[in-house]
Amino acid sequence: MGEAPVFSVDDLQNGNGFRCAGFSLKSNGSGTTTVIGDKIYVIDETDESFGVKIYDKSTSKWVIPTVRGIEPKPCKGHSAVLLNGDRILVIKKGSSPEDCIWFLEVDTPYVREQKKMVGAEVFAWSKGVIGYNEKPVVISGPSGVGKGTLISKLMKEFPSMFGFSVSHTTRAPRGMEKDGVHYHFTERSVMEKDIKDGKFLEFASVHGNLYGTSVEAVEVVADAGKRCILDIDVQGARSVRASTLDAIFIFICPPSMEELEERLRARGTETEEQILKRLRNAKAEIEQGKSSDIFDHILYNDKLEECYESLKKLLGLDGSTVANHQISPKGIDLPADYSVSKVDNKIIINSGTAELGKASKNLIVLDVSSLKGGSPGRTRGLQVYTVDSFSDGLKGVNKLS
Ligand SMILES: Nc1ncnc2c1ncn2[C@@H]1O[C@H](COP(=O)(O)OP(=O)(O)OP(=O)(O)O)[C@@H](O)[C@H]1O
Ligand SMILES: Nc1nc2c(ncn2[C@@H]2O[C@H](COP(=O)(O)O)[C@@H](O)[C@H]2O)c(=O)[nH]1
Repeated sequence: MGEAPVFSVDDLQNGNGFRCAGFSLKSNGSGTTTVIGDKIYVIDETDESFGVKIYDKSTSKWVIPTVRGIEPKPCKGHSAVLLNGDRILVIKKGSSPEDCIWFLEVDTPYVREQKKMVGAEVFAWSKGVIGYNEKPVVISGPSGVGKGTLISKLMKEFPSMFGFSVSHTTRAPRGMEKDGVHYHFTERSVMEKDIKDGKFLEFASVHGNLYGTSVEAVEVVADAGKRCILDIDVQGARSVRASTLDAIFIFICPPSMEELEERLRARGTETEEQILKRLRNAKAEIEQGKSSDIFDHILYNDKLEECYESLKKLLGLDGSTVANHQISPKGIDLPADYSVSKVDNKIIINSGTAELGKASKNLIVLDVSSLKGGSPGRTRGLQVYTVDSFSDGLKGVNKLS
């Protein structure tokens, strides 16, 4: 296992006895190769996109894998470092500080599960995020309990802190609901195809309609530098719990079934038949919400203001604790040109003036020892710091690129 250039990417594009469907031939000549067992992962960039293909040494064949996740935007070259044999760290050159670290997952649990489903090679892109500050919040509870009301209050009081994950649904819009704001209102056939194509983090049939959270819905919130809030049913919460999305799970409970019914009727958005269906489903949801190990917290929404205060307290927004999402830096300011080395779980980015054993003020250290999450969604837990010299702990680094 290791990173070894076995042939130049230009050679590959010049033919070398093969042509790969779907792989652009307009490389900008800055590809990398990473060897994992019998497979060579070639990551190449064109002016339009990143491309990945695999050369399988055991069969002497090229494979174009199925892509999951949103791929990084093209840049001016990259470095690739293999981590734990299951993912490749990609450091993009000439990119903005918040967009320069990506992971190409090649053998993570998510990718293995996708390979089984697709029956072919799969890889997944996941963007790297510094620290743990953006843990998403999953809010669940029966229809009419007040999830939307609580979320609206939170977003109104902290508009720059939270972003709402806009779900897809096949149900019809209500009077004031806007497409793309409250939901992405979608045809069932389109949504089913997107689910098949792996675009959804979770989906469920709820009260007779299809609902789902796309990977993109969660990622656009993270891209805006905000903490993501998901309003989803208990089935969806269970799926997210089983996924790599590291979130806080909160179940909102009504004070009684009578009160829930009253709220649903007073809202006046459903027909009688739909209200009865939602109330029937509520019983099972409350049972599961209270008894399952999906949820970290249960809040009773009796008096709205009291429940809202409890929610803020859980999220560290009542002044008793420092809200951790206010602390961490946004990204990494990379030098224009650099080389990359690896020592244990540390990636050292050197602007080129430092030599091993000699003092330098130009080293950025990327600590990947505590990574969490991954595709679908972001890879969190990157730690970044700078050092003034190659300390003893950093001696003996292997230069990679
Ligand atoms: N604590 C409360 N006391 C009284 N009424 C409330 C309370 N919380 C919310 N409501 C009202 O109950 C109704 C349902 O609330 P809301 O739409 O927020 O529920 P929801 O859980 O988001 O429902 P759904 O899952 O169907 O979207 C609304 O009319 C809202 O104003
Ligand atoms: N599993 C998911 N459930 C979702 C999603 N978006 C909303 N919901 C849940 O559906 C019901 C009904 O919502 P309504 O807007 O029709 O009243 C409610 O419990 C929501 O939490 C989703 O993406 N996935």
